[in-house]
Amino acid sequence: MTATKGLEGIVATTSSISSIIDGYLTYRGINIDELAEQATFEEVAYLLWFGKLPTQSELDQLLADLSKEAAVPAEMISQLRTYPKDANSMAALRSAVSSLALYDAEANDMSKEANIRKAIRLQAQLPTIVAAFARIRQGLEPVAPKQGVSVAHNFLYMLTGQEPDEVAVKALDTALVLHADHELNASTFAARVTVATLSDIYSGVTSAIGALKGPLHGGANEAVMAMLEEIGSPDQVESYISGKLENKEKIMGFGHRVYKNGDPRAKHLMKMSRELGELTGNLRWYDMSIRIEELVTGQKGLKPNVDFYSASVYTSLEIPRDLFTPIFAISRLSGWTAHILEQYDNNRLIRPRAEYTGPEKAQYIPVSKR
Ligand SMILES: CC(=O)SCCNC(=O)CCNC(=O)[C@H](O)C(C)(C)COP(=O)(O)OP(=O)(O)OC[C@H]1O[C@@H](n2cnc3c(N)ncnc32)[C@H](O)[C@@H]1OP(=O)(O)O
Ligand SMILES: O=C([O-])CC(=O)C(=O)O
Repeated sequence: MTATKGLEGIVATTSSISSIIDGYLTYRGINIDELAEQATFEEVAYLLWFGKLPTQSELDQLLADLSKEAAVPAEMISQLRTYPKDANSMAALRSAVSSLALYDAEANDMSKEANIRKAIRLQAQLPTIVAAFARIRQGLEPVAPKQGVSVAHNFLYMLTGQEPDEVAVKALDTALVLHADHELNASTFAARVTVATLSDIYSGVTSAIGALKGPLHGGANEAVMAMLEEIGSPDQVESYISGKLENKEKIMGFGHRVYKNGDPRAKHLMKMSRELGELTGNLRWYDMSIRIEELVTGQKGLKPNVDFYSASVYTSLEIPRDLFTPIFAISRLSGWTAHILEQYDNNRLIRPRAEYTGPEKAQYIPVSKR
C-alpha cells in the first residue's frame, strides 16, 4: 500500500453535481460563465439540489420557502449573544450550525423529503446567523430577515439594517453563484465523509464549515485581504511579493490543486473588482491585486484562484474582512447539501487505508520499567 499525499489525483466518488474538465467548471453540465452572467443564486441552488433549472413557479416556491425559513430560533440569537465578541466568525458559525440541530424537530429524520427541507432551511438560516453575530459583536441588535427578497439582498439588509443598493446586491449574488459548488473540494469531501456514516445533515455541514475555515481553502479570501492591507499601496507590491517568493512563502489566493492554467471563476471576480473600484472611486485594492497577479504569475507561473479577487470585491461592498469566509460558507452550503443528498442516495461508508510508517514489532514495557 502506497499513500498519495493529499490524495492528489485520486477519484474518490462519482458525482453528477459539478465537473472540472480541462479547466472548465460546470454545475450540472452548465458552464460557470453562463451561470455567472445570467443566473441568480437561488436558481443555482435549485439546480444543484434538484439537477435542473427551476421553472418560474418552482423558483417562486423556493424563494417563498427561503423567506419562510430565514428566521432562526430565539434560543439561537440568545446563544450568539453569549459568544465572545472577538470570536472568529467561522468558529461562531460552526458552533451555531451545530447548535441549530438541537432546535430542529426534523434534525434526525433521515427521509429524503426531510433532508431537502433541512437543506433549504439551512440555506435560509446561515445568512441570518452570520449577520446576527456580526451585529451582536458590535453591540447592535440583530435585524430580522426581510420577506420576499433574495439571499444576497437579505444578507446585506440584515448586516447593515438598511436597504442595500442594487449594484451591491447584484455583485454579491454573482459571487454567491461563483462559489456555490466545486466538485470534491476539501470541505465538500469532509461533508460527504461525515454523512457517509449515516450521520445527519447538520453534522455534515458542521464538518464542512470546519474544513472551509482553513487558509489553504476558504479562509484564503480573508488572508488575501490581510496581505493587501499589510502591503498598503501599489508601490509597495513589488518588494513585498519578491520578498515572500524569495523566502518560499505562499501568496494567498494563488495556486490550485486542480486548475493549473487558471481558475475560470477568477476572471469574473477580477472584472467585478475593477467595476466596483471604479464605482466607489477607490481602485487601490484592484490596482494592487493586478500588480500582484503580474508578479506571481510572471515569477512562479501561478494563477489567481476564486479567493484572490473576491477579497477586493467584498471590501468594495464594505463587508468586514472576517465575514468573507462565512459568505463563502453561505454560498457553498448549497453545494455541500447537494453533495450530502447525493451521498445519501448512493451511500457507502468512506474509509480509505493508511500506509503504515511507524515502528515494527515494538514491545509493551510495563510503566515501572520505562
Ligand atoms: C476555494 C479554495 O480553496 S482555492 C485555494 C485557496 N488557497 C490558497 O489560495 C492558499 C495558497 N495556495 C496554496 O496553498 C496551494 O496552491 C493550494 C493549497 C491551493 C493547492 O495546494 P497543492 O495542490 O497541494 O500544491 P502545493 O501546496 O503542493 O504546491 C505545489 C508547489 O507550488 C508552490 N505553491 C503553490 N501555491 C503557492 C502559492 N500560493 N504561493 C507560492 N507558491 C505556491 C508550492 O510551494 C509548491 O512548490 P514546491 O514544489 O517548490 O514545493
Ligand atoms: O476545489 C478546491 O480544491 C478548492 C476550490 O476552489 C473550491 O472549493 O472552490
